[in-house]
Amino acid sequence: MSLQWHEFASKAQLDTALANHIADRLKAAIDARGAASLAVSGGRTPAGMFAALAQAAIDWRRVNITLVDERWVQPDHADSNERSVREHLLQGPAAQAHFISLVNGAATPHEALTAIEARLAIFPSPIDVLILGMGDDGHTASLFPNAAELEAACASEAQLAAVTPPVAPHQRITLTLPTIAKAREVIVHITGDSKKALLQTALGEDKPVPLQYPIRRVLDRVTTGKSVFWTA
Ligand SMILES: O=C(O)[C@H](O)[C@@H](O)[C@H](O)[C@H](O)COP(=O)(O)O
Repeated sequence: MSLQWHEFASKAQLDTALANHIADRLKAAIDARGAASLAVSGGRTPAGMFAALAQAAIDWRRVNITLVDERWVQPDHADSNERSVREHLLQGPAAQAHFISLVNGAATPHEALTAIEARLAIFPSPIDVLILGMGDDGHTASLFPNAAELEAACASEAQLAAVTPPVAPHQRITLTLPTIAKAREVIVHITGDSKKALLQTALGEDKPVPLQYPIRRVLDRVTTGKSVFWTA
């Protein structure tokens, strides 16, 4: 299935439109299967969309939420993706959703993989809606270019992998590329002209460089619904 681009005149319009799209998909999943699953990314981009989505009038008690990836910090840390989800998404009506954390008290994500995989065993699969961000180096989730664990995380049939980014802070735990690619719908949520240009470069059909960009490797493997929601 081809990649659909959705462009918006402002961040507010993007956040509202993406929140409404996600809510519609979660409601459809609940209607069809009695439950829905959503995996979201961290970083700075999604906070406004989270706040809009949190107000959606759906049966949040039937919605399961987890993260696509997490920094290996405790949930009260300023860099925690879980903290951002709790502060912006698990509020209002969405506070009734079931959130599965990707962190525990282990010293490293490598040590925690088995325990966190066990938590995800109850998470409805395939994931109904999976939201990806993208970094300025073309990373997505915690699939970072030149990370020692990148190839393993792109090939592993396990749900999770531990990654130490070459330059970004914190060790990471991340959904593996095959797990991401199995989602019923993958949405890339990015803003800014530079990220649009980078994504277009990464998706360039005839360039030898695309495979340097994990975002390209992920989108090449997604055979279900895939789209980009973007504003300048
Ligand atoms: O833990 C993370 O950092 C994210 O999951 C990561 O993949 C993020 O989506 C990109 O780095 C974009 O981050 P910004 O939205 O802050 O640009």
